[in-house]
Order: sequence, then structure tokens, then C-alpha cells
Amino acid sequence: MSPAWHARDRLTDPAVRSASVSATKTSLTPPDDAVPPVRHPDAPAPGEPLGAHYAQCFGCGTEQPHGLHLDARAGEGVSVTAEFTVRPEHQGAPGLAHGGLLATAMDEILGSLNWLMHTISVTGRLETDFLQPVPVDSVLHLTARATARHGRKIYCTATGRVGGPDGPLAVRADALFVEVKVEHFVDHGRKDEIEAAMADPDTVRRARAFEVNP
Ligand SMILES: CCCCC/C=C\C/C=C\C/C=C\C/C=C\CCCC(=O)SCCNC(=O)CCNC(=O)[C@H](O)C(C)(C)COP(=O)(O)OP(=O)(O)OC[C@H]1O[C@@H](n2cnc3c(N)ncnc32)[C@H](O)[C@@H]1OP(=O)(O)O
Repeated sequence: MSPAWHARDRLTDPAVRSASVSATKTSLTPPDDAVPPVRHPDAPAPGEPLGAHYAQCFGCGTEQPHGLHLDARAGEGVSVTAEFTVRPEHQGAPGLAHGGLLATAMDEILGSLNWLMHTISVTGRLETDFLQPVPVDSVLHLTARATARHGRKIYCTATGRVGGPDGPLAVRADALFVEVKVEHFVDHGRKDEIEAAMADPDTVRRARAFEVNP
């Protein structure tokens, strides 16, 4: 395939269309009648830690030994921040973070926006751009913000910068989350884990509170 053909193909074929082709509408482009996301009145104050939504979560769970242990904080507006230290067990190539793992960190920080809106939502679509390699031991400074809502759909975007909040941009992601009821987890989850989660009053209270919006 010639490079010229490839470039043209990226612009015209929806199957390979990239979010970085900014003039192109994709399923991650909010529709014209989308509305701005609203920060919930009971959202944690800027700087406040959000805590884990589920202790066994691979992204944020405090009791998940294999997890990323992301500890996100509320930001201004509908935004969140977190730091993620790349450890040797996160390698894909020698000394460099695995791309799928970085995408997981982006998924998690984007999912944390749920706390700011008091909405339970799950990832429907996640597009990640890897802009430069991320070495083991580096600290990735993550930020995410919601950009629009349309019905159950939440549009959001995230960045990961190396070495500091204003460091070089290494990872960028755009996503569409879809609002669900608590029943989504009860209906689809495995019985043992669901029963254990339901036995934790904090988890249930939090999940139910998220469903009641002003
Ligand atoms: C009892 C235990 C409780 C435990 C939970 C406790 C607390 C929770 C509280 C807070 C959570 C806080 C933080 C979470 C943080 C991070 C977690 C990381 C996030 C994840 O890691 S989460 C796992 C991966 N995730 C999935 O496991 C989803 C699998 N999937 C599905 O479950 C369905 O697929 C679903 C629900 C997505 C949609 O299904 P559905 O039937 O409900 O709705 P439908 O298909 O009608 O879509 C409605 C509108 O979204 C559009 N739409 C849908 N999908 C799209 C796509 N891919 N691209 C473009 N548009 C899309 C449609 O086009 C339509 O748009 P329109 O309205 O305009 O027609």
C-alpha cells in the first residue's frame, strides 16, 4: 500500500478513520443538540480524592493486588486528575509501558468523571493516541474532562503527560460513555462478586445515590 493511498484512505473510510482527523465527524463527535455536562451539587470539591468505586477494580481498587491503584481527585468543573507511576510489570517493550495498559489508565481516569456528575456510566467507545513512548518509572499525569452529554451518552477526553502536569503529551484519549442503571452490573456480573459487592453497604449506597440526579 502506498503512503499516499493510506493517507487518503484514513480520511474517507469510516472503518479506519482517526479522531486526530479533526474535521471528520465520528461517533465521538457530540451531535449538534448535545448539552454541556453539569457538575453535580454534591460532587467532591476540587482537590478531594474520589476513592475507589469498587475495591476489586483493576484501575482504582485498593484491594486489587494486580491493579493500577489510580487515586483520582476532583478537578474544576467536570474534570479529574490522577498520577500513574509506570512499574516494571507494566512493560510492553523493554523498559517501556504497554500501550494497552496505558489505554486502561485512560479508561479509568475517564470513568472517574462519573463521580463529578453522579452518573453511573460504562465505556462504549475509547480511542487512544500514543504520541510518545512512556518509560518505566515515569509518572504519567492524567487529566480527564467531560465535554458534552446527549441522552445517555457522555462525551469525554483525557490526556497523559510525562514528568509533570505540564510535561510532554504522551497519551491522549477520547471516549463515549453510556449511562446505565445499577441493574447493568447485577444483570451481567458474576453471582459471587455481585453478592459480595451487594453485601458492602458503601458500594450499594454510592451506586444508588448516583442514580438520583437533581
Ligand atoms: C452492585 C454492584 C455495583 C457496582 C458499581 C458501583 C458503583 C458505580 C459507580 C460509579 C462508577 C465510577 C467509576 C467507574 C470508573 C471506571 C470504570 C472504567 C470504565 C469501564 O471500563 S466500563 C467496562 C467496559 N464497558 C462495558 O463493559 C460496556 C459494554 N457494553 C454495554 O454494556 C452496552 O453496549 C452499552 C451499555 C454501552 C450500551 O448498550 P445499551 O443497550 O444500554 O444502549 P444502546 O446500545 O441503545 O446505546 C445507547 C446510545 O449509545 C450509543 N453507543 C453505544 N455504544 C456505542 C459505541 N461503542 N460507539 C458509539 N456509540 C455507541 C448508541 O448509538 C446509542 O446512541 P443513541 O441514543 O443516540 O441512539
